[in-house]
Amino acid sequence: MDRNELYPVFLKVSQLDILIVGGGNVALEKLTFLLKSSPNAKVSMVSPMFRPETIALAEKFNIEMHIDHYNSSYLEGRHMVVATTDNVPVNEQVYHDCRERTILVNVADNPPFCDFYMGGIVTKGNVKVAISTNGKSPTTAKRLRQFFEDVIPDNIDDLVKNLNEFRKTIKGDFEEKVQTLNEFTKGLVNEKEEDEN
Ligand SMILES: C[C@@]1(CC(=O)O)c2cc3[nH]c(cc4nc(cc5[nH]c(cc(n2)[C@H]1CCC(=O)O)[C@@](C)(CC(=O)O)[C@@H]5CCC(=O)O)C(CC(=O)O)=C4CCC(=O)O)c(CCC(=O)O)c3CC(=O)O
Ligand SMILES: NC(=O)C1=CN([C@@H]2O[C@H](COP(=O)(O)OP(=O)(O)OC[C@H]3O[C@@H](n4cnc5c(N)ncnc54)[C@H](O)[C@@H]3O)[C@@H](O)[C@H]2O)C=CC1
Repeated sequence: MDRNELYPVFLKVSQLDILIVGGGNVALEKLTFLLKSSPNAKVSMVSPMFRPETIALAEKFNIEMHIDHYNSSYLEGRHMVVATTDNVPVNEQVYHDCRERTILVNVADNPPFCDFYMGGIVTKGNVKVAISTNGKSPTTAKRLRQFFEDVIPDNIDDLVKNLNEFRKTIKGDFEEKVQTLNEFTKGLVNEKEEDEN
């Protein structure tokens, strides 16, 4: 069986500078999910043409729109770039320019030209679950996202908040705290999984 070897991280995108190249349907899709998960994401876009739906969303979230063809000067100060144009050589140029500058890059419809993939995302209060199919089936990622949105209870955040409060009241060194928290929560998982804490 293949194995997904991607390493997920949870980025503070309000503190990072993200550029989206292109302003069409794919740009809109990527921007929609980015802002749905992270409404304060710091994003700029560059494109000679923006679709009306893209403009509407970008304006709502104060996203900077540069009406221009891409050139590498737009990469200055960026941490991450997503290329979504309908011009393959432009997308590939973005990829190479980013690699040269060690900026993380995603060419949305071209997995070999991605340092990272966007995932399916479920958010319930402080809890967030990210889903990847290793780039093999975005539709499956979407369906799994919908499934988990349904089955993860809305009050999962109460558990997180209560345990956070409880954690503050526990005395002792780090190891004792870990032990107390694990003891307190072991009923949440099956007996046979207990060894893994
Ligand atoms: C590799 C990756 C790179 C990246 O974009 O980061 C990628 C690539 C491609 N997407 C394509 C198409 C579609 N993408 C979606 C939807 C989503 N795609 C997302 C992520 C990713 N898409 C990354 C892998 C994630 C993973 O590891 O699983 C999601 C999860 C997150 C997001 O977009 O933010 C979001 C769901 C969000 C949600 O609903 O929760 C749908 C479904 C739909 O719209 O109904 C379709 C149409 C149906 C289909 O083709 O499956 C194509 C084919 C293009 C072509 O046909 O030419 C490629 C290129 C290829 O596969 O070669
Ligand atoms: N729409 C979709 O759901 C899917 C699209 N694709 C592919 O993804 C690509 C993009 O598709 P769409 O977003 O639908 O196209 P689109 O036509 O809606 O958007 C393309 C965008 O790229 C911009 N662009 C073109 N040259 C540029 C440059 N030099 N610098 C900056 N921006 C530039 C255009 O101004 C436009 O905003 C296409 O190659 C398409 O075949 C693949 C799968 C699904």
